[in-house]
Amino acid sequence: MTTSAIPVVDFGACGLQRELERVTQAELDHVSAQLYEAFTRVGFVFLQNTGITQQEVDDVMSVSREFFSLSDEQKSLYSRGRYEDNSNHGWVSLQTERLNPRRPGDLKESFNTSLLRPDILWPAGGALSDFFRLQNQFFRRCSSLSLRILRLLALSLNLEPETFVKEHRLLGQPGNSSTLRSLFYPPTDPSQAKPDQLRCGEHSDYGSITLLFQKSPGIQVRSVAGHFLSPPLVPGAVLVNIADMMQRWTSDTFISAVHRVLLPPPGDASERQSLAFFVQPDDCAVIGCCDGSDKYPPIRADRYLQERFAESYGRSDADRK
Ligand SMILES: O=C(O)CCC(=O)C(=O)O
Ligand SMILES: [Fe+2]
Repeated sequence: MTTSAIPVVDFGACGLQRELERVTQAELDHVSAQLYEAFTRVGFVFLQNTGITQQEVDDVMSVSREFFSLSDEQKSLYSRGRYEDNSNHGWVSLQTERLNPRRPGDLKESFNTSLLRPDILWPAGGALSDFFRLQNQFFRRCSSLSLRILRLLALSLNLEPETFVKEHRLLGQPGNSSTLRSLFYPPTDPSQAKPDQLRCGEHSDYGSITLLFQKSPGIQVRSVAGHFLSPPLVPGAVLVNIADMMQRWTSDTFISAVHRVLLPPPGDASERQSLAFFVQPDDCAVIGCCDGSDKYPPIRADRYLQERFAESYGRSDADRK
């Protein structure tokens, strides 16, 4: 089944509601073949019946929304860059990140959960009392689903099933920089925006794979032919995409597609929320090409990630316009 060229795959046989040991080889083969098809043609797929429920998504979105409604002064207590063991953890204010460095800062703010340590400062109290618990729980659910997907990706390429999973051993622990990011796009009047400014500039993701949960449609995905597709909302589905390190790892077999979020049309005063789970290989993993070719030189995952962050958090001429 296809939704404006983004395939929709029933993941039920391999979903978290079933124990992996119970999944038959035929089921694994069937699902992995569909992932292969999607990731070699588009780079994105909608997965249905993953075991992650709408209630889980709604709970994380609503506690995140409470956080975003705090004043900037209150939110700045949690700013990104406060922790030496993970520079990506924390709040990112409006227009700070530029996912397309040639555009002004994105009209979005976000909270990155990259550290799961209970001993650091977390939003707490009142409507935020469950913030840490919900982020932590959802991070772990996304991790479990991601590991299943990574195993299926290896199978789909006829590789040893642990090929990708074994470079994500530290997922959710120090030494792995995977991040659960809550995104908030406030109501925006396009006539007040800077020239060329978007809610989220054109980019491809940096790590291995990304899971995206949206409450309303909005993301646009660039096809291999070069035009942007506007996938509708597929209720209950998780939108999964290949990111840049996975494209390198598979010698360009899997596509890391460029995507973006446009400004709302004039007169549309709605806000947008989404949750992105960015899966990264362990910091010390060295990513070569899994087919044994030398199409790309091996890179250490943490170094690659730092280079990409430097591009999207630096200043550009576009910001001074
Ligand atoms: O909010 C969205 O739908 C897209 C966000 C995104 O692509 C990103 O943060 O990398
Ligand atoms: Fe993205």
